[in-house]
Amino acid sequence: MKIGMIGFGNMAQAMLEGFLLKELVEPKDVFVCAAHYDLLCLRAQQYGVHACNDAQEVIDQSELILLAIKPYQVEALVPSLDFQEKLLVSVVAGYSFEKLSKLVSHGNTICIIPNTPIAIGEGITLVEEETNSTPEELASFMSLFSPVSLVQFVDEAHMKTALILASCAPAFADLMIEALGDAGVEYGLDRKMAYTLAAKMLVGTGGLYLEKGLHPGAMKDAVCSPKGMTIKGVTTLEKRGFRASLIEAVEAIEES
Ligand SMILES: NC(=O)C1=CN([C@@H]2O[C@H](COP(=O)(O)OP(=O)(O)OC[C@H]3O[C@@H](n4cnc5c(N)ncnc54)[C@H](OP(=O)(O)O)[C@@H]3O)[C@@H](O)[C@H]2O)C=CC1
Ligand SMILES: O=C(O)[C@@H]1CCC=N1
Repeated sequence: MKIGMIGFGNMAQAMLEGFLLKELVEPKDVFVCAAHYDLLCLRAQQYGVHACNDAQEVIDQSELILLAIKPYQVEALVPSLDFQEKLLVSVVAGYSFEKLSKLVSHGNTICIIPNTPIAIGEGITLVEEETNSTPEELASFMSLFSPVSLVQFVDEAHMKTALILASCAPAFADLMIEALGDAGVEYGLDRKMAYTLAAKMLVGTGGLYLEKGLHPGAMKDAVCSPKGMTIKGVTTLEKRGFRASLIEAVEAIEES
């Protein structure tokens, strides 16, 4: 399948890396564009994909088009494009199907929110339930995204909350890796080793939940021995409002 990417920044490159890793597309079948052509050519060369002059050229060359520009760029660009009855898959946060499809000429639309771990085939892709795509188009979409991510259909009313947990919270997890890493370095661990330990701990803890389905509180209790080491850290985090901070972070985005 020939795929196009309008916008070739962080999210587009993360998706492309996942597709290439799982051999879902070949570089020669990928067409990309961005605002700054010279920089785009350098990035495109790194992946072996085609750099196009503009978004319309991307559509001309592709069968399925991914829209990966910033939300504030949508209104100026999308209404000027002819999608030629091809499928548009938007990753733009804040643009529901109802809002985006009004701007799309001659093409069906699926609104999704992926997250950056899609680059290693471990992503989450939230898909808004409302779409005008045909069953064939939906099947093409699934063939691309299900090998690289957990595909979760969500109604429009819950898209924002789901995207905070799936797509914003990787940044929260990164803060945790960085902070644990700093603490490890403070006590003499090599920095790279400290980051690796923290990152693998997060992966394994998440995997344990997904595999066993235990309550997170029960998993925490299983680590805390009576009068042991871990409970000292847990009670310190409780006094500092660790859980409340995470809840407030979600609320801050939800209410923005
Ligand atoms: N980052 C993430 O984790 C996630 C992001 N998203 C969504 O993905 C979208 C992109 O975000 P992200 O990749 O982080 O942002 P970036 O800033 O990294 O990428 C935006 C891209 O859009 C390009 N661009 C700007 N104007 C145009 C134009 N007129 N025509 C073609 N390309 C253009 C930019 O070009 P140039 O580089 O030359 O400036 C850049 O390549 C956003 O809408 C965001 O909501 C969704 C889920 C997660
Ligand atoms: O921060 C953002 O706006 C984008 C959307 C989800 C993750 N990154």
